[in-house]
Amino acid sequence: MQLKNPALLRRQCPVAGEWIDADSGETIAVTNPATGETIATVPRMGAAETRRAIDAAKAEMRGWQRRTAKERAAVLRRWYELLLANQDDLAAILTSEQGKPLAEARGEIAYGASYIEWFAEEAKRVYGDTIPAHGTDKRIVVIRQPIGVTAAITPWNFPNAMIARKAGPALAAGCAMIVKPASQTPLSALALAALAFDAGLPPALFSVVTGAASEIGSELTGNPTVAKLSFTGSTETGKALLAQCAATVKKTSMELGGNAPFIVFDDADLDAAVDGAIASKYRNTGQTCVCANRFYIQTGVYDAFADKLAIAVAKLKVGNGVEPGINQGPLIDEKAVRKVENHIADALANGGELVLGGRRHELGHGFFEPTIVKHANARMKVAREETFGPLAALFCFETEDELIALANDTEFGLASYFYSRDIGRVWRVAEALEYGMVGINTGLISSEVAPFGGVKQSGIGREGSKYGIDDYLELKYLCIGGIDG
Ligand SMILES: NC(=O)C1=CN([C@@H]2O[C@H](COP(=O)(O)OP(=O)(O)OC[C@H]3O[C@@H](n4cnc5c(N)ncnc54)[C@H](OP(=O)(O)O)[C@@H]3O)[C@@H](O)[C@H]2O)C=CC1
Ligand SMILES: O=C(O)[C@H](O)CS(=O)(=O)O
Repeated sequence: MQLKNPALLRRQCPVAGEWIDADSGETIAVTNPATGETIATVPRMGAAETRRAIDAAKAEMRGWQRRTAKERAAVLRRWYELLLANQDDLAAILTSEQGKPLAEARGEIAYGASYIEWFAEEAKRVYGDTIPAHGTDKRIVVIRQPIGVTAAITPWNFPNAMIARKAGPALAAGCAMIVKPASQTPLSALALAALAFDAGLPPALFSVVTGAASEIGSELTGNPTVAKLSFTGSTETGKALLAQCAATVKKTSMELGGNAPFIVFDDADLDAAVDGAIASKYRNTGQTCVCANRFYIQTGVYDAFADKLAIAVAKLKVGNGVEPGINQGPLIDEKAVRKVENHIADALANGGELVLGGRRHELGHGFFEPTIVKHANARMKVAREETFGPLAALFCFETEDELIALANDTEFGLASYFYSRDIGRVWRVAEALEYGMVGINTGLISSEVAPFGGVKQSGIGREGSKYGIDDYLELKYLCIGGIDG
């Protein structure tokens, strides 16, 4: 990996203001999913290092909160500028450890940086209220204060943006944060921290602890000094972390799994729907929580849509993300490949028809052929489980009412998408879908300006937008008496 700024490739963690090795000296290897090569090692830390990070964060936070909002905003703004100035290096590090094509990695760096930019601005708009009092001798004021020391546990699929989406509002609000990144993709987190400190962020305010997930997680969820946990990852792990937070009644934000329906009505612009399907299904090789997981196509356009989609999917290029023209990188690991194989085998065993792909790519490692299966039905695993890979399963439906029932028949409720040009249908379906986010005539909905999050078992809270900082603030009600004199 050729970096303009080699200092961004870190092998130690910033803990309590110092770059250190694990107390044990143990390390974890970070491998490239496209080649299997070891890129670097990072410390295998545990509870002791995590505890030191929490204690130092609490001490440092007081000084950070004594700064004005504008002073905090200036540091975040500088961090944003440094992220963009180092976009190529950060993307190269990200692609090497996660596998996504460089163009997508560069996009993720810009996306992550946009959250830092956004919350640098929001830092200056943490307003309160005055309320008409319940007595002439009283005045009521509501102020909003930083929640305190916060923790983040983040996934491998967006190893930069998922941290930025949490650290941005936390630091803007005046909080401190300890991050446990995914063990498969820790290098992006370490580079992010290095640039934060170059921007002037006090190092003890933002620790990154790599290593034993359950040990670090137990400390982050059990330590009473930690006021809040923000998690992005599987619903299964999210539920376990929620349970662990209960003992100290921690506030939580949860961005969990999804099972997004992608719906095409017979009045849709089919070419636009195919473009949206490619963007939603095959971004990050299908490894995003908002990827289309079930395609519901109205019967009148089923074959036409399937044919157009097959032509577009056949043009996708599978390969190492550092090579020009590649738009499908490898899946993150063997477990991910097996899950996609399992979903395809199950679909074909339950009446599905393979249109394209269907097997591991000849390049080996985590590479997989982009796949389409027709005649999908509710008996299949893909109807109920998040594939998290490049499989498009095409279901059909007759009526709008039938479609709403099918689309909502899941415990998940993160993203959903539909294509229609009938304004009445657009409103009826948008209001009927039980999801936190609805893409209408588009397959790309993620932006720092909008509230990202889900309902049902897809999560709690929202990230980004004017709502995103609320999760890092507490309301305090001041009742001032004796005013009458
Ligand atoms: N909503 C989303 O954006 C994502 C959804 N997923 C879904 O989850 C599935 C499994 O992916 P996977 O990577 O295993 O996701 P996980 O949810 O297991 O991992 C996400 C993060 O949680 C950490 N973690 C896991 N178990 C614990 C624990 N007991 N205590 C503390 N931290 C823990 C992981 O650490 P470590 O890496 O060290 O194990 C990682 O940092 C995917 O196939 C996909 O369906 C996955 C990623 C993102
Ligand atoms: O967790 C994810 O998959 C991301 O939130 C998806 S997005 O924000 O990049 O769309």
